[in-house]
Amino acid sequence: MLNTNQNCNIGFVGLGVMGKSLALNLADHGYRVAGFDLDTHKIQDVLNTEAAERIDPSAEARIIGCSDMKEMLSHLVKPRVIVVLVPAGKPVDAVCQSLIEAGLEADDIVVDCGNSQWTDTIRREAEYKEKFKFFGTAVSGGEVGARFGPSLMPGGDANSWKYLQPMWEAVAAKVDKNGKPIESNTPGKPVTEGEPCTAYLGPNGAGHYVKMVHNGIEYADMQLICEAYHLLRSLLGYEPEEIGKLFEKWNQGVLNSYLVEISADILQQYDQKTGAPLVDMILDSAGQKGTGRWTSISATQMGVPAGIISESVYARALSTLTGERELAAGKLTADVESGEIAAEDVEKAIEEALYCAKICAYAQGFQIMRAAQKEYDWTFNFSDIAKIWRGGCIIRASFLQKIADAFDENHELENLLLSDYFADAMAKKQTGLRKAVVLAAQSGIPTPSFFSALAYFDGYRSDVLPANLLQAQRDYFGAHTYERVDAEPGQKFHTFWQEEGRPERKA
Ligand SMILES: NC(=O)C1=CN([C@@H]2O[C@H](COP(=O)(O)OP(=O)(O)OC[C@H]3O[C@@H](n4cnc5c(N)ncnc54)[C@H](OP(=O)(O)O)[C@@H]3O)[C@@H](O)[C@H]2O)C=CC1
Ligand SMILES: O=C(CO)[C@H](O)[C@H](O)COP(=O)(O)O
Repeated sequence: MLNTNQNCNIGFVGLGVMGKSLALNLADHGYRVAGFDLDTHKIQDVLNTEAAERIDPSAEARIIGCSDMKEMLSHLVKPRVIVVLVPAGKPVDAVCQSLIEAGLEADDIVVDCGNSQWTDTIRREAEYKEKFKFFGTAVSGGEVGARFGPSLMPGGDANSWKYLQPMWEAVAAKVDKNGKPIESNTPGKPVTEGEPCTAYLGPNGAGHYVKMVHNGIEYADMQLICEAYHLLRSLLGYEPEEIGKLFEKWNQGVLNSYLVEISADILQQYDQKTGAPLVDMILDSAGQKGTGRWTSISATQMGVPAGIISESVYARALSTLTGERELAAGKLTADVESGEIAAEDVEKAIEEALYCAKICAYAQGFQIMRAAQKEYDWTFNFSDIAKIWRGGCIIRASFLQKIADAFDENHELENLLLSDYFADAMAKKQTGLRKAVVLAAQSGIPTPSFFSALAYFDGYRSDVLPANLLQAQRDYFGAHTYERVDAEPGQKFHTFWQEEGRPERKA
């Protein structure tokens, strides 16, 4: 451990997967870091990596390891900036308390870079107001993203943002003028040109909210790719490697994205122990840490239809019922239709289905944020949000540039599906989604997110829905009233269903 002197630009609490990577990223951009972790091995690990990666071994260390928070604070220039990258929830509050005890001051800025729930960020900003400035910055991109350029989603007090902005813009992922990521995964050689994938998103919980929705979309994107894989495997009998190669081809077109790219790679990997495709050796029971579920809950609370995201959360939940599913597989049969289907047609249908369903999932994600800005008094720039997701994050995809263009053309766009570009895409490709859903239904292959995407598309484009009958049902059993198509909007009516002649009166 080094002697104290105030020559570090930024402190880190938590040097695990994300903390270590982001600290090294900052060091590559010329910032000196003082770091602390409860686990001393993690501190030593980041110091060893920094030393090994340092271009000039005789130069001063760019990261300093500290034995406690007090020592860490003593190394930092004022106002001090401390990044917290510990598990979300109670550990974040524990770190905040320890920092106060260690001597944090009112001007100091604590940046929570974890996947915290946005309501916690709002609460913490208010709770610690007198003690220090609590600022949220959600990070996406996993370990590699944090190391070489993540997407950063900052939200909090605007003055703190001015102070943090140069640092965040330096370490964030960069894209070129066409929105394509500029990547360099070489330690010591960071990308310095291009547009940074970060933008101030608003006060208090705005950054963490946007990251939560990013993850909700991530859940949907991943589930849709898995359903495409399942269909190709079950309908056409393709082996994982073959599907991986097909995904590689799809990745050259409109589906170009990080998630399709890694899925292609994963499917071509063989297990070193058994020689079987690795994917076949992995238990089909999906984990989740909560962000997708929070997105679905938030959408439901605000009354936003986000079925694809919710179905993706449920699909993970259903997958964990391993024992029950085995039991059911032996008892419940599917009355399926089989027939000759041309492989080429099926491939085309599934590719189109994936594209259409993906458009619908992103439309739902942006709808959720549209509702949230009203609910929490934020003012989102949806084009900026699409732009900062073009590089660095897990859902990075070529078509985010098209989303940014759509919102640039019309800042008030109510739904992505209404933009000319995406309306046209849905018009041209929806046949594939319809075919894929029919094939899945006929063959008994579960594709909940494809089904949900089609239902959303058809529901959204319907000027008449059976909600009239539903309103009548509500009025029948609960006198909940209804509006009439031939009366002023807002006027409520009730039919006295139990009375003779069933008179209708204004409520
Ligand atoms: N991994 C990923 O791909 C991504 C993670 N995130 C989010 O980033 C955050 C950090 O995740 P990740 O880096 O993966 O987690 P890790 O578990 O790898 O690292 C967290 C580190 O924080 C340490 N820690 C916990 N409590 C304290 C404390 N009170 N004081 C000091 N150190 C502490 C832990 O030590 P110990 O192990 O001893 O408890 C651990 O070393 C989480 O909110 C996560 O959801 C966000 C995007 C992507
Ligand atoms: O935030 C992330 C990526 O953007 C994390 O990887 C997160 O853990 C993913 O969520 P889950 O673990 O629920 O799949």
